Amino acid sequence: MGRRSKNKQAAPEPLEKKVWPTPKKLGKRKADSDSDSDDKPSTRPTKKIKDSKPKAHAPDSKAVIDKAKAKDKGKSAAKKGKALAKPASDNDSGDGWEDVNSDGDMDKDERLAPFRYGIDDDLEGFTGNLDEIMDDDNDDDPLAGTVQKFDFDTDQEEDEIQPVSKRKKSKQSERPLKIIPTGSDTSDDSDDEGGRVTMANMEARSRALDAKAAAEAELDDEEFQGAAASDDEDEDLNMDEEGDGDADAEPFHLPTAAEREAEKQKGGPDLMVVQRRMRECVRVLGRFKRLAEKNRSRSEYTEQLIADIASYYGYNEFLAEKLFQLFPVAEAIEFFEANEVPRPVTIRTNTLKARRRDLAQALVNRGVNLEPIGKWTNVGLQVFESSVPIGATPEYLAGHYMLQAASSFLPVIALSPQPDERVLDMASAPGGKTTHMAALLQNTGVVFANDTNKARTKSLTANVHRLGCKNVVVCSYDGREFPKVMGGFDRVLLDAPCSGTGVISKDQSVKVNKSERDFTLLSHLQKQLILCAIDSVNPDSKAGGYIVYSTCSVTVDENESVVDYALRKRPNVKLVDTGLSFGREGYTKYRGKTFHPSIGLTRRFYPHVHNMDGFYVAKFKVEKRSKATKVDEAAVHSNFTVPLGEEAPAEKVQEDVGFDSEEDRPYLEEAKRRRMKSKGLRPPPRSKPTSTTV
Ligand SMILES: C[S@@+](CC[C@H](N)C(=O)[O-])C[C@H]1O[C@@H](n2cnc3c(N)ncnc32)[C@H](O)[C@@H]1O
Repeated sequence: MGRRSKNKQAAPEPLEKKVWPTPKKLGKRKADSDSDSDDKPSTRPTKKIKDSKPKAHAPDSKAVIDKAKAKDKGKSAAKKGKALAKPASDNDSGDGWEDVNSDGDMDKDERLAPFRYGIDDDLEGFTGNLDEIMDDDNDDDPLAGTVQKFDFDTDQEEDEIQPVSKRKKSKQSERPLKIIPTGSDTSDDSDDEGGRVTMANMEARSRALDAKAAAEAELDDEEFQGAAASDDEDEDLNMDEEGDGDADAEPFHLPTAAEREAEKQKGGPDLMVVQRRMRECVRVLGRFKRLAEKNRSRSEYTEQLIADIASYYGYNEFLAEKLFQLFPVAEAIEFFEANEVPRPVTIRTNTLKARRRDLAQALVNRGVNLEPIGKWTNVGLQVFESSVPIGATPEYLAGHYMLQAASSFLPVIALSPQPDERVLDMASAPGGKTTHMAALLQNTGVVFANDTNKARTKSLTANVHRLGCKNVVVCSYDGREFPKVMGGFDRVLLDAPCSGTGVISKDQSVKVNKSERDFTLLSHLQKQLILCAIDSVNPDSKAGGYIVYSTCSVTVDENESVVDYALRKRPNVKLVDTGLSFGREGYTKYRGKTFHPSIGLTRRFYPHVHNMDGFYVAKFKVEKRSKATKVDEAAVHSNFTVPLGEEAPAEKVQEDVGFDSEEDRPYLEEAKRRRMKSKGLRPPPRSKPTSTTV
């Protein structure tokens, strides 16, 4: 028995509704995240349908389903008020099916809550270092070879990406979760899940949070514009009277610089001190005028809070600050908390080989506890518990499904490839989205699945074969060369290499291994790739002419900045609606930058809001190019932004996006240096820096 199987999968654990514990309460809690929660769901074994034999592809799913139905007390189905079984001809209408519910007597919260093993064997988020991005020789083929890679016991890819020993242990792991009150706690519970984020309530809940976040973002932006002036303002909408603190506690004193230094000398603060200080800083920042100490500024509280977040959750301070800035104060804590919780395990039905209901039934018969993900996908299943390794079932081996994070469905849904089209997946390994697109094309047309990393194309090829995709051509070019290789695609997906700040729960190493320089380099690479993606599209395509740009990152540098840059550099593209029914609007203003107003059409997804990996999706329509005129370089390179309400500069010339330009030289040199260093070679000295546009 392998490492993970020994730890029997625990009951799904929801993103719990958080409380304001008093210091007393906190003191009583055990320093064990598993023992802190009163409202944690109980562990219950999955009920199996014993009297139906396991089948790879159940021929008479209706009969089996009826048996399941009889066993099922039907609690959750009754709640939903829908028929338990649909006609076989109804191939997953997308409304979720309720016919394969093997644990009807299990509380819905339990079943809908996230799975403990947040494993995505198709880890598409490239969260390694930049050397790997650039290095074709890097032999890290995590999925190649045996199917054991998908076994929870032997998941090499996960181990490679997330070496436990290398992870910086966050203080979070030593203490109970959820000590900070957050926006969601005080938000209206319009869903029926008591405030918990589940796959099922996520859409409704996120809409409510979105409205609130928009209001808060407005205030946040104002704060940035006039931080000093706003010191007296009470800004955080989430803080109410109840949150005014612990009557029986010592008044909170924000440490001075000298006190902080002394604390550092002593080896850092005590865990309880950090917990309380974070809570107090959030509280004070929420009601600054009333609660702040005299002569202390908002930025002092913020600085202390960021330092404490970094040490408490185990981030480097640079990244802690970068992520903190994305949200209003209380919501930022929610985000950091959510990164400590695994996301649900989800699978995508491969419609080339199976129907969702049949697949679900077959897996239920094997002891898998699952349910449709949500209305927005008719191929996704969320796995709550399993007595078998999900990555090694006969159905898996037969290619009936892909282990894939729910967020990874989104860019493909947005791109919406149509039968007979010619599609390019520019950065495709290990092929989660390629195989999804191949299925949407119903094995017609062609998908060119490209990835610069040859080693990773092995796992891509293996997945393409396993899933029975007959319309895929695998190739390995640097995406920035692609327009020179071939063009004329109806649709292009650029699921770009990124920092992985959306998948921290899966890869904790991101917390410490990303520096400012990494974001600069990544953003630059992404900008080059997006232009090449645009240039690979056939603007005359009948139904197509679309590009989807996506990342599993939440930073603005890698998302809105890249999209804004593309809009400026390619006036023949415009953003269109992603067609996704949920997700927060992309930023049109962020920390003093103003992006093109249409960037509001792009979508952001967050772990704490949508209970899925952090993700970003933008969809472009490519029009025909107009006649070349001179490029307004100054405008393009100022800060890649356009003042609100103004159009992007009338830039008509398609700039050469080759990556050997003067602009790119320092980045390429740096990447080469790092690569040589990692191979134990002596890198050449750095050449003098030239001006940068990033
Ligand atoms: C986010 S992952 C792609 C995941 C994939 N779309 C999926 O769904 O399975 C990013 C990929 O970009 C590849 N990559 C990095 N730099 C690239 C480049 N310049 N051109 C093409 N691919 C690149 C990496 O090797 C990595 O496999």
